[in-house]
Amino acid sequence: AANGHQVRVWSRQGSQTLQTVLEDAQIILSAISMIGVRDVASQIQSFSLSPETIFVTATKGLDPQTTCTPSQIWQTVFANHAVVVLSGPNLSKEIQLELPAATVVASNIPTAAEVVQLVFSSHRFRVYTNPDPLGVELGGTLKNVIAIAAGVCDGLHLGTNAKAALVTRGLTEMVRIGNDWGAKTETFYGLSGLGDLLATCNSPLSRNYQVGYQLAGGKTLKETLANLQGTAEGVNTCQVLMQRAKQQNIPVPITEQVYRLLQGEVTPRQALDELMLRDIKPEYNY
Ligand SMILES: NC(=O)C1=CN([C@@H]2O[C@H](COP(=O)(O)OP(=O)(O)OC[C@H]3O[C@@H](n4cnc5c(N)ncnc54)[C@H](OP(=O)(O)O)[C@@H]3O)[C@@H](O)[C@H]2O)C=CC1
Ligand SMILES: O=C(CO)COP(=O)(O)O
Repeated sequence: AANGHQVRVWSRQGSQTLQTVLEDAQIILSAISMIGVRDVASQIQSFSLSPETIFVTATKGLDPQTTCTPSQIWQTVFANHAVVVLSGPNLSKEIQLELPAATVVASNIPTAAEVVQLVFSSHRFRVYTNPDPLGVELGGTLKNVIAIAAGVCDGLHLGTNAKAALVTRGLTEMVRIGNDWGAKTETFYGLSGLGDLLATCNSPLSRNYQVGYQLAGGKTLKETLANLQGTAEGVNTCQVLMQRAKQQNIPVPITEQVYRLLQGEVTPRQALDELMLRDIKPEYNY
């Protein structure tokens, strides 16, 4: 809107129908939480859209049934449309305050990513393009699980060394999973990977971080989620990730401990001990 574009917003709480809001839209940006993506995509499927309409997805989650990413869902439903992933260290409360931020837009159709870059770039929002949509999307999604662990780390007052170790090894885990999925390693070292990891692992504005922090303070998951403003996608992502890591035989020790903590199988302290007492090994298997 700040760039002079006409912007219409839809939510199921609003009075306008989805079809009215999307009429003649050149770009459709979805920031629906993961749980609603498939439903909303299939509603839109029955509307007549221009073949030029570009879909942009900002959702950071994984489909529990299929393990698909949100952009894979949009692309399956709208096979002939360009789909662009928008992801980065973009805590919405800060963006609302017009604090400076950067993000990444990625698509298999580079010209579509460039259109979206132009439309969303402003003096307060710096938008980079990237040719690896899967890596960009997985960066934003996988970091949510590590952000839960970072919240636990801070909630237990484990110190700066512990946090640095956790985030760094968390990134290694994200790269491992991402590579197996087909994403590029370097994408995870960019804004949508390391960038978003740093933002969410260090900010109480992150709902995923809040989940970990409150669990460390002795709250149950149920209590934590009941008090949370908005969605903590990492809770569901963690389950999907564990499933996939087991299937593919990928070692994900931090994700595994977050999973066990969310299931109530371990306390935060037990999860910490499990991580610290693992077999010693080289940092990388070159
Ligand atoms: N908040 C942030 O800083 C950022 C969030 N994201 C990602 O964006 C997504 C949304 O986050 P956020 O806005 O914070 O989450 P919220 O929980 O605040 O909002 C989620 C939105 O999704 C809507 N929704 C959920 N299910 C459905 C459905 N079946 N049909 C229609 N609408 C539905 C909700 O509608 P209703 O209000 O009617 O329930 C609500 O408007 C998440 O994947 C998140 O990871 C990405 C970057 C930054
Ligand atoms: O992804 C985010 C910022 O980039 C928002 O993080 P949370 O979903 O944990 O609040």
